[in-house]
Amino acid sequence: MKKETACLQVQGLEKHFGVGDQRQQVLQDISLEVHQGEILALLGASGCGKTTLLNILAGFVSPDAGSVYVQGRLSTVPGPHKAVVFQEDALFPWLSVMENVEFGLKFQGRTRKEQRDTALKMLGLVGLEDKQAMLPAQLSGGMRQRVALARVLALSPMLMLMDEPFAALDALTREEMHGLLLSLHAEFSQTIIFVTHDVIEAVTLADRVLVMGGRKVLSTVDISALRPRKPDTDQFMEDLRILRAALKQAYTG
Ligand SMILES: Nc1ncnc2c1ncn2[C@@H]1O[C@H](COP(=O)(O)OP(=O)(O)OP(=O)(O)O)[C@@H](O)[C@H]1O
Repeated sequence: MKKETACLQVQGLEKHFGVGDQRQQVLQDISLEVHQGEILALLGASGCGKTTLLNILAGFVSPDAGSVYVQGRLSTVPGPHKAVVFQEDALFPWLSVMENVEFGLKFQGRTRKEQRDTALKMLGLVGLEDKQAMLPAQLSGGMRQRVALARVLALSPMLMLMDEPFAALDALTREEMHGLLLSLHAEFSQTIIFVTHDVIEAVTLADRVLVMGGRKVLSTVDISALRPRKPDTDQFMEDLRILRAALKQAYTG
């Protein structure tokens, strides 16, 4: 079997917030390894530190102790190799769809033609070529999240960090976005780490789920259902059952 390369290695992360009596430990001794092309879900009760962990991986928040390595190199600040997709799309409202996708490419020093060609290709992949001249406010929530995906993918990041990326969408649009994300992943094989509260979303998308609770990673569940995954198959139901049991354990301690 081919040895998988680690895209991300995390060693001994610790994080506190607040001072004095208000000081609170949010993450304790978090270590993990994510392989190139792997899709990893972070699941756990509200307030257990998922977003804080994602923000540390992104370089938005500094840990009190521990290290993050991306492809073997210490990674402490944000950069184009690790892109972030938020729950709310965070597009620039005054720029057109096309300009939003081109935006990051300018800072990569790409020529005008390269910016336009790459943005057009990405908008085509997310099915929004015909909306390129529109402003974000003229799009639905699902469309805006597609633009956000196109904008991130245009930068060819090796690591995509997503904080409840589809939570604000209705159930049908969320399902469509799952299909879109998986087809983009089949094309680009990025490493993806996403936060979710939705066990079905975790089983649909992830290769592996980290169940967090009490500041720590409490358990890891490998999702074994074959892709493309169908919710009505025995293996999907079994993965769901195992994950729900691990989550229940995390809630009840
Ligand atoms: N900047 C901050 N300053 C102080 N406390 C913070 C800060 N960010 C997060 N916290 C606290 O850290 C804890 C973990 O928050 P975090 O947002 O990481 O949890 P979460 O698991 O992502 O929660 P949710 O599922 O509700 O989004 C919470 O108690 C939160 O109040």
